[in-house]
Amino acid sequence: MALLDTVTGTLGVTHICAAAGAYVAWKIVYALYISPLRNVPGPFLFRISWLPMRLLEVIGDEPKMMQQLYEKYGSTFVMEPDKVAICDPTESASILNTHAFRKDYHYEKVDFMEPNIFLTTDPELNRHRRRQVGPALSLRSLLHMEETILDAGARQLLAKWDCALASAGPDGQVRVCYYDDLVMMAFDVISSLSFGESHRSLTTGDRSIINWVQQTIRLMFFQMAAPIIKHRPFRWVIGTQHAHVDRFFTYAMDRIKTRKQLLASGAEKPKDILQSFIDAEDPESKVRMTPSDVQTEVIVNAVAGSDTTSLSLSWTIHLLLLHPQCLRRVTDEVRAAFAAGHTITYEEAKEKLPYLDACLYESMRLRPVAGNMPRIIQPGGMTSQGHFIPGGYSCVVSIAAVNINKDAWERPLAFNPERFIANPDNKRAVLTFSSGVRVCPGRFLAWWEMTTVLANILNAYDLSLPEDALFTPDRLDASGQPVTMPEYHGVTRFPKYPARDCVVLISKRPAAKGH
Ligand code: HEM
Repeated sequence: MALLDTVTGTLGVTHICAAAGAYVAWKIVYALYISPLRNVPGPFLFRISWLPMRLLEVIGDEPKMMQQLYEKYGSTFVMEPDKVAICDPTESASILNTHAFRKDYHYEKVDFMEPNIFLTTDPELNRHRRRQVGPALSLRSLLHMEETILDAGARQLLAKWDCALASAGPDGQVRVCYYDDLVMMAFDVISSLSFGESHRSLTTGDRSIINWVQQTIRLMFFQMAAPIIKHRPFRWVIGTQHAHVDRFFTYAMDRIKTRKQLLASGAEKPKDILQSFIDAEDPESKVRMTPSDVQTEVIVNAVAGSDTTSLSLSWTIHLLLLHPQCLRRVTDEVRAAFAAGHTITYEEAKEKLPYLDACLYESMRLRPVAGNMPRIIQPGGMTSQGHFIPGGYSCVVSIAAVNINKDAWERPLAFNPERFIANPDNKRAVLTFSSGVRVCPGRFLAWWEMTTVLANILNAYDLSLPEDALFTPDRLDASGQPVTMPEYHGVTRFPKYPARDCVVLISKRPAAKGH
């Protein structure tokens, strides 16, 4: 306060206001007449300050706002004084297809992890790491892990819901919060594979490691958004997160040591991601990962591969409940193909359930759980929708906006899985897992898990909305589509009130309809 008094006393409030006014005036003049982005459409306030965008991020409204801005300003618009949003599918692909558009430097602000596949902005390290970890996450490799995926995933979930149904009343129905159960289940799958021991948080209710994962995500994004908190005197703000993260890293390293001891005792090599990462070798350089590389990458897996998968499934169930004709059709498809009590595997589902696949694609198109993908414009710049954007400026590819681009999709806001049956090529236009050189390497595992879980749920249970549900098929928005539950976009896009809006009534599949 004393310093402030001295400064205001010496300069006078008038001088300070005049300086602030001149600064704002300069920002406005620059944005409107000098900036290379002056002719790119976009909201006035976004041109002169990065604050409105940060505010939207804090409010958690980013994906919806990106869609609205796309609808108002078109496929390219200014979102910060030196940043544009790209929503055109072809331009997005040309950005994502090359390492020349590097990942934004914010990712490098994270200091508690070694450089890794996700955070690195260095194309060479990313290529090298993808060559090492890619094979472990391929479809061929997952085939050997199917039992683990089914045990921790679909089978565990069904066992829990069957147990709940054992205490059902005369109507044979119980209420479950599918969001909660899917969060724990997806965490159990990725952890069982990545840490090499059976995780059953869904059954035991033990959330300790989930908590570590969530604190790691939080710390990562705090450090990216506000790097100043890494330094004194702000470090206390993230003290608790650090304690959790330290325990998580110690746990991961312990799991690697335990695995080495197990193999030294002559045991057969387990078939999981942990072992594949320990054995992984870059085919070009023949370099293998060190124990601390493996420790970091299995942690990245848990961070990138749990909430993303469970949220995508939660959105799919929500959208199916709001479109009962689609729910009926997909349930009929599953039950026509499989007998009650059969555990549906991934290969079986891929062969016999095209409509279920289409429902997953459609929900991931409309509710992509990852948001903007930030990149730096390549040296030499690029032309977007006729506007030149200089090299070194920032851009984001907005997954939410590309997925509803009017040039690519007919009736883009409608939930219509049929579009993928009529034209399977449409699947390639869904950007939810990104595309190009940094496309999600975990997408096969995510598909494996989502497909088997959804197929087995629909085979075992009838699903319906409870009477007190706020969001129902007949509550429509201005475009004639059912209003979806409120959401919040933090790192991923999750339901704002899951305990209220992600509740479903389940009952056993009627015996008469079984085989
Ligand atoms: C439905 C589930 C998932 C969705 C929607 C999703 C989406 C994405 C997206 C959009 C990216 C690109 C981010 C960017 O470039 O800025 C990405 C990257 C990544 N994902 Fe996924 N993901 C999912 C599941 C998984 C799973 C299960 C794993 C792990 C097994 C995983 C591991 C990764 C990794 C390591 C990267 C970084 C790749 C790189 O930068 O080269 N993801 N994911």
